[in-house]
Amino acid sequence: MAENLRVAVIGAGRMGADHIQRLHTRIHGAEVAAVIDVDLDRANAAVAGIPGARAFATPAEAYAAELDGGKVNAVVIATPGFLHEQALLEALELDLPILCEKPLTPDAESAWKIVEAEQKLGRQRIQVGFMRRFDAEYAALGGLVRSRDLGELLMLHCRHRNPDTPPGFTNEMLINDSVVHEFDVIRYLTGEEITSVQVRLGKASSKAPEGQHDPQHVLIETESGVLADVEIFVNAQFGYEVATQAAFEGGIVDIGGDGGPYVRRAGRWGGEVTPSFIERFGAAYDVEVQAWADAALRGGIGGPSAWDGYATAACCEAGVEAQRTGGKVAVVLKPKPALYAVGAEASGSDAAGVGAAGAAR
Ligand SMILES: NC(=O)c1ccc[n+]([C@@H]2O[C@H](COP(=O)([O-])OP(=O)(O)OC[C@H]3O[C@@H](n4cnc5c(N)ncnc54)[C@H](O)[C@@H]3O)[C@@H](O)[C@H]2O)c1
Ligand SMILES: O[C@H]1[C@H](O)[C@@H](O)[C@H](O)[C@@H](O)[C@H]1O
Repeated sequence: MAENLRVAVIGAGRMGADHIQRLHTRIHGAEVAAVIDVDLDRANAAVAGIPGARAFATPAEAYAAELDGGKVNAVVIATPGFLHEQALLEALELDLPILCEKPLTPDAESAWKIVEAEQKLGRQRIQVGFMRRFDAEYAALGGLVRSRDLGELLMLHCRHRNPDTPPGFTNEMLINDSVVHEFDVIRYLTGEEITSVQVRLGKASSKAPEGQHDPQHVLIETESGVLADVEIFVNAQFGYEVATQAAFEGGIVDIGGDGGPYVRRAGRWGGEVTPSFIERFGAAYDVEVQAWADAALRGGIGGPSAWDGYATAACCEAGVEAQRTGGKVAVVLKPKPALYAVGAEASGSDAAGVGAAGAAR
């Protein structure tokens, strides 16, 4: 691999623009060479101020172009999830290292096509953007689970609250776009696959846009019987919150609660609510993207793999069916291909996770 990654970022929206700035200002060993967006004005705005970076309307044009320092040699995919399949297949065809924002794809069948294409290549090229594995608090909780200092992990209570949803956010996306993070982090924390998903629709908020039933209560079970419940509430108005309480045989651990300065002022006390994922997970995205760049320069991946993307896509598919039926839906995975038996060189900030080298229990 070359000295530096010359990265093409596909999609310059909320997440893509954030990754472009991160790659440009904070990530070592990588530079933004191209930005691709169907909205060419948006791509042009994203490359402004980045010397040598060029804007394109399609990945094919960017891959063909002779840029400063040579052709594009790595890709970050930050388009909406339903568009990932095609972008992944094109980048795999060119054998490029890929950081693909979550979800890998929204359903098991399309995710399996990606796993098959990567197998044909014979090496892992895809890292999926499950950034919570790189969050210091989730990593610490993962360490506690594996150390067994508090005995066995028994239950997880997860809160996932967003202030509101962008236009086009469907009812299925509460599962595919949001709870997909819990599917991944539960696999990461327990080192186990998820075996079933159930979704209960209770009283709905009047603040939810037409077509969305919000909030929803998701019940998840793992191989050894760890139970997790998730409140997914994506129009919660007040701000952004991702928090988990873990119940162990010998203690209770909370992560993701309110932090920051506690201020008393003008007869009131309190702190600030995190406004969005950018502030809550900014540090985790930095660690995630640096891990990807470092590993890509060595010819590998530095985090969750295409297998993790497939396994979570299967959970999403079960979750969407469970939204419809209200019943408990089993998650059935195809056998794990040998390519993923060793796993990524690190599957999170402390190299733990399902299929991580030597770290899963
Ligand atoms: N890890 C996280 O916490 C996190 C946070 C936000 C978003 N995401 C993920 O990032 C991805 C993008 O989400 P977003 O919120 O930035 O979306 P967005 O709608 O803000 O941006 C998407 C961009 O893709 C562009 N686009 C659409 N079709 C395209 C095409 N065919 N080719 C090139 N560009 C195209 C759009 O013009 C837009 O600029 C999604 O997969 C989402 O789930 C992850
Ligand atoms: O795309 C976003 C992002 O993944 C956030 O981390 C999550 O909290 C939101 O629910 C989701 O819509």
